[in-house]
Amino acid sequence: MRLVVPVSGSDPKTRLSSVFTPDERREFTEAMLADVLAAVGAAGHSPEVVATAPVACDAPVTVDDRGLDPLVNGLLAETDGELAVVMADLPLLTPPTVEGLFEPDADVVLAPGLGGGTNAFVCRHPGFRVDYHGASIRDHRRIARETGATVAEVDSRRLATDIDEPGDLVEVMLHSDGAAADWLDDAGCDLAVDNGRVTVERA
Ligand SMILES: Nc1nc2c(ncn2[C@@H]2O[C@H](COP(=O)(O)OP(=O)(O)OP(=O)(O)O)[C@@H](O)[C@H]2O)c(=O)[nH]1
Ligand SMILES: C[C@H](OP(=O)(O)O)C(=O)O
Repeated sequence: MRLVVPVSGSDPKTRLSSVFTPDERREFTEAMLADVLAAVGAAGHSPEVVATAPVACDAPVTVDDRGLDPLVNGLLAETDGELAVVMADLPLLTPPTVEGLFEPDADVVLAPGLGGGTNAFVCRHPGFRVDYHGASIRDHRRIARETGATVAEVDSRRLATDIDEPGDLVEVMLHSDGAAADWLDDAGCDLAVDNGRVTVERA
């Protein structure tokens, strides 16, 4: 079984530009990646990182500047047997959450992200291909069914919580104590309540 974590290394997390500088977005990306690799490793897997630019992490890194679709479709085409792809922006992951991704006995196991994305998948069928962005979970269900694959979905809040926008930072501070949470703490971020809603404010 092969498990790949794709990472946008050069200008990541642009949707966090209103709160973090470009260097901070790279640092925060590496912190989230560390949390993902720790969970995946503790679940017994040996992850490979494929990044658009060099990233510092505790796993082998291949630099590959292809966009997400050509990259992952290339991996699907070249990998014999099972391939798992787990995104790098899932700092709430825990080892049992990762194990849950491998439990369903289906050709394609999809982990939906909040807002319509696909945060992880396991593929055990030679015909499956990806089409990320937009409501990709819907596209991936359709593509998997069209190839004749059996499909299962993982119902996990931790797998579903990808950190894309400033409002998502609350989830890291509330539900994680890993590298990303530490990084936010060091950056002066703190929880606040605004109009009854929990938010993250920066000192
Ligand atoms: N290797 C590789 N990884 C990518 C690429 N685009 C996105 N990723 C990774 O795929 C996952 C989901 O992508 P996004 O949520 O769009 O992350 P992002 O591109 O850093 O963020 P935005 O700039 O805000 O869209 C994250 O782990 C990214 O690091 C790419 O072109 N190549
Ligand atoms: C790559 C993309 O990520 P999102 O923009 O949903 O975070 C997707 O999962 O289709």
